[in-house]
Amino acid sequence: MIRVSNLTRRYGDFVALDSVDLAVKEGEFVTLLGPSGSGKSTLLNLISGMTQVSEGQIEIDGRDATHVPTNARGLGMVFQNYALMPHMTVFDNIAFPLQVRKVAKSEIETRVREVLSLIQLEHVADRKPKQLSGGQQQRISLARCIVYRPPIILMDEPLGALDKKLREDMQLEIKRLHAELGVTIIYVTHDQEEALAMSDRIVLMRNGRIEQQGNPEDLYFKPETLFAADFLGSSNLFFGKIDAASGTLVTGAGKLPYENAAPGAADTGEAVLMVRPESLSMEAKQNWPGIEAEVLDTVVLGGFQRHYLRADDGTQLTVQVPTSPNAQRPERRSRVTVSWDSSDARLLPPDPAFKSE
Ligand SMILES: Nc1ncnc2c1ncn2[C@@H]1O[C@H](COP(=O)(O)OP(=O)(O)OP(=O)(O)O)[C@@H](O)[C@H]1O
Repeated sequence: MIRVSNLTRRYGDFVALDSVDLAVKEGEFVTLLGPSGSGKSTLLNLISGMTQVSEGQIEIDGRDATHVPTNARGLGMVFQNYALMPHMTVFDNIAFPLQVRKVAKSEIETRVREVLSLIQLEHVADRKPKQLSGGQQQRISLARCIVYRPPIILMDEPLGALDKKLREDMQLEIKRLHAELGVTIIYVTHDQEEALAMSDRIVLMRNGRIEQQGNPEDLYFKPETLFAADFLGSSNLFFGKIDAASGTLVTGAGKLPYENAAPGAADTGEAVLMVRPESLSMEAKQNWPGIEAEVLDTVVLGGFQRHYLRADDGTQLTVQVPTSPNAQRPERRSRVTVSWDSSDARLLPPDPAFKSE
């Protein structure tokens, strides 16, 4: 549905987007995820035509759209500021894009009622935007976009202004609309939980390039770089040297077995072993002795307890375990042994941006 090739955008000497290739299939929900300044909005704005390409090509629905004006690209767009027209009712706001397209009056009536029911806001049709909550306004701006049935919708941090609970409700709402309408969505966020919750595919960006892409499970469980492991979720990192003969990483915390390695990770002398907090346990495992550590602190996060530990070599560790109403907390400063199934750990190549302490 959309294919960008070698897409580059420069501002003077600064490269905001650097030779990016990306293909999005019809009906797919693709999220551009990454830290501030990584080029997410630049890529989205190039696809929309609001920013001009420095180099490369954009194809939409099989046609070269590189130099086609925004309004002729057949895209719907939803942004963080809802940009509803304050003096018009909700109904008229949603009807507006259809009036512009000269749709017949009776059909406008039907289609506006249809999308109002889809977003479950029929009862506010006659209100003005300022008589709505932030979440309702965001839904209306979504309705105003889907009412003319664009086959592709671009969304740039559309839920950024909403509080956590409302944002989670709206994530489900957008996911439901995506499934019901079969529309192709490209979505920008810097919120990893949002990306994991919503996407068919996550495109992780770093410094104007794609660091890694894949479905949420792949990105979370099979990161290929330290940057990806660090950006999605929390991780415990052990820095060391590979001992290929024994299949272990020699670290300050001991010789740690690895089974599962990112491409290229086991090729060089240095590597990093990554284990998610929920894969660590404070129960003894067979086969290897585990790591001795001291409990620094424990926090309760609803259904989970998080233990912050320090291994004897100084490595900081985080263990996350499910909790229950009568769960015991370990004593602060008590000594514990931490271990994990070696198949849950992942060997990653070193990266100068991430150093051991
Ligand atoms: N008009 C511009 N002139 C100069 N530099 C720009 C311009 N627009 C964007 N940039 C730079 O390009 C880089 C990428 O910006 P972009 O907005 O794509 O990042 P982003 O990943 O969307 O970040 P955020 O999450 O903060 O919106 C940034 O370093 C930004 O400062």
